[in-house]
Amino acid sequence: MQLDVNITGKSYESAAGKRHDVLAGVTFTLNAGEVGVVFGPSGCGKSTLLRILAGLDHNYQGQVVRSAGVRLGMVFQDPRLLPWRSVEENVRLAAPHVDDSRLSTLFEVLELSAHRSHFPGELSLGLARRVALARAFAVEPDFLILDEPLASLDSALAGRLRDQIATLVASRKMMTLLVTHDLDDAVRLGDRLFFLSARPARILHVETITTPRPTRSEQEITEIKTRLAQLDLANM
Ligand SMILES: Nc1ncnc2c1ncn2[C@@H]1O[C@H](COP(=O)(O)OP(=O)(O)OP(=O)(O)O)[C@@H](O)[C@H]1O
Repeated sequence: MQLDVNITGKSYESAAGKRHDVLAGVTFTLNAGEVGVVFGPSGCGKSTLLRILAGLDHNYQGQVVRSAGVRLGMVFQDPRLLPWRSVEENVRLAAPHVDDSRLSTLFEVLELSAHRSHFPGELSLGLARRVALARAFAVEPDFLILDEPLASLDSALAGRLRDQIATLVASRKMMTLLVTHDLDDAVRLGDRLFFLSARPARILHVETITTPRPTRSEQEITEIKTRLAQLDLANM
């Protein structure tokens, strides 16, 4: 299973007919078992890129090739749960074939067991994000897309959720692509980090981390972050 991305251009047209270039050159491959992280300034086109990779937007120049029959799991910044369905029903509707023990394990890892019968309106943003994650994992995806899953959570909550995501990602051999604004999250969760320029986005730098995620030491994480900060990518 592999994803081959070679996007040479993507633009939107305003109501007045003016062209707005968003992506300029984004080329990379991602293999099963790898976590790719997309890192770039606000508004540079990260969500646009994810929508193209998810197959939700076909209006771009270039090519995106992925193996046939790939099952996609997607978590958006806004959890997008059905408000009139319980937590458990939200997950089961997306994954009707999920078995009970898998569902219980997912709820346990994500600390949702006590919330199975709650409705989305009763949940905090952090809990709702975890339900969206449970829903994405319940479909047993081959390709998981996470659009800033830790945004707007306080740091203790974000840290816990990051660890839960790491546990779930390690439990299945799939391709994962994550967008984040946080270098620490990127270095802890990712295997390959794609640094994008300001809009129209092109890849400025790819950082490959060879040490397996669970065995990365705090020292190595600090060293990588220091080296990346010295590249001065914001001014490239
Ligand atoms: N449907 C659309 N029509 C027109 N312009 C759009 C559309 N969607 C996004 N844009 C514009 O494209 C640019 C990139 O948007 P996008 O949401 O992909 O960036 P982003 O990097 O994900 O932003 P952020 O970091 O703030 O989440 C922005 O200037 C945005 O206003």
